[in-house]
Amino acid sequence: MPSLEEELFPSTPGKFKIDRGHTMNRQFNRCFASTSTMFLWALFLIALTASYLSFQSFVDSGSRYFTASWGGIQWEKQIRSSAQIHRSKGMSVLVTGAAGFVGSHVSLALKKRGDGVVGIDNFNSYYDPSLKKARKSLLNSRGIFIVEGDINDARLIAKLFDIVAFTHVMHLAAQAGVRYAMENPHSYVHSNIGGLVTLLEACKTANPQPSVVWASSSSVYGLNEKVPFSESDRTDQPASLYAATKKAGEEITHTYNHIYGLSITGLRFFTVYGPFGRPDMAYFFFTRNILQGKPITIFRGKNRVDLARDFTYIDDIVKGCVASLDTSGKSTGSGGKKRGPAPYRIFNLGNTSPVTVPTLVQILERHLKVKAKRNIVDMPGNGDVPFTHANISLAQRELGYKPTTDLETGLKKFVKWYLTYYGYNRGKAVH
Ligand SMILES: O=C(O)[C@H]1O[C@H](OP(=O)(O)OP(=O)(O)OC[C@H]2O[C@@H](n3ccc(=O)[nH]c3=O)[C@H](O)[C@@H]2O)[C@H](O)[C@@H](O)[C@H]1O
Repeated sequence: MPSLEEELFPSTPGKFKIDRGHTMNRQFNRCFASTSTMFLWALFLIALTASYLSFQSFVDSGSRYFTASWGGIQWEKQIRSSAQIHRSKGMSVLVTGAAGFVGSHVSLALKKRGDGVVGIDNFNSYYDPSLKKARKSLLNSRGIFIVEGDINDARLIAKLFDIVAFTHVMHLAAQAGVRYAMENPHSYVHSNIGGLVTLLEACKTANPQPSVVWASSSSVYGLNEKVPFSESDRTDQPASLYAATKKAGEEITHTYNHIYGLSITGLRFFTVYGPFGRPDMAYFFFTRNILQGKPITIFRGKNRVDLARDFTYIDDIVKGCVASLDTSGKSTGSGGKKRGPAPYRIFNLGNTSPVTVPTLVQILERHLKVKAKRNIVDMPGNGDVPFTHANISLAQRELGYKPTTDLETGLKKFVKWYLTYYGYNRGKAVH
């Protein structure tokens, strides 16, 4: 006689038979057994539904986090219009970090000469977002649309590539700042590594693939002492986590070039400054403090040697970025495979004439006509390097890059902008 278990769960499907000639007891057992089975199934279904619903709400809240303000017909229309090319052989460029310092300037330059530009920026609060909003307004007034979103949002990036067949990506979104990396290390990994990979995944998948130009950093030279810094010098001794994530970016982009045929150009920027700059940088907050009569802290290196930077003016950097886009060469992949080798380039974009930090302060004092209150301290172990100095011969040769603005001239333009932007020219007192 088959066991109850065998009867309920026959080994051969379709062989389950209802036997009407069994006793009441047997019927009761069966009835009880089938009720409890149904109960178990009901429980299982309820649990399945509950977990599906909670997963859905997780997905929804995740996409809400990323997609607060994207989507819709109107939104897509704005993107298409912003991406429109108005010159022959022009390009359509996705600029990440478009509300940032370098991103906003590069976007304006591209738009001005007739290229299509779509920006993306997450408007985070690493520094005053109102400055980013002001840059955004400026770009909007020139017909450039900035998508509010994060480069870590793969769905959003994929959507942008669905809407526009970007020929180029100018990737400038990043967690910047050398010293802040000690306060918030994960933000560097999130943006400079996670965000970069998400973006490259989208670029690799896009058909046609865009050419990618992106911002590395002079900080990758780290503790390198050979001057001036050449692209072939050591970059395996980073002094900060910021530098380490930028160096990682160079390695990561190399793999995408190698495997998927993405055309990649990495630009090592040397301490970029100028109008609409970053308030977390020394020249910017020195200016603010000097005007407000507050002291500034000047770091000094070992053996009382002044720190020096190859400060590079924004307009020169913009020319280097645009020339990199123009000469980038095509990506060669499609469908996740490369068809042949694609360009992989790295360039220094510096000024080739380092200036010490005390000299920077003197120039600011002259332009502001206000004396700084100096507080000189030994350089703390915070990721800083003693000096930077770019060898730009490679960029000169390949990009025609030739910086033309010295620090004196560039800071004059910055101070003029600063005084206007923050209302000092409208009667705000200069101490
Ligand atoms: O080329 C880069 O790749 C990097 O450039 C920039 O880093 P840095 O060259 O370190 O610029 P910045 O902070 O302005 O300090 C300038 C000088 O002032 C000194 N400094 C700084 C602060 C202070 O309170 N006192 C001081 O003396 C300080 O010791 C230093 O000597 C970008 O911020 C960075 O995002 C990255 O792009």
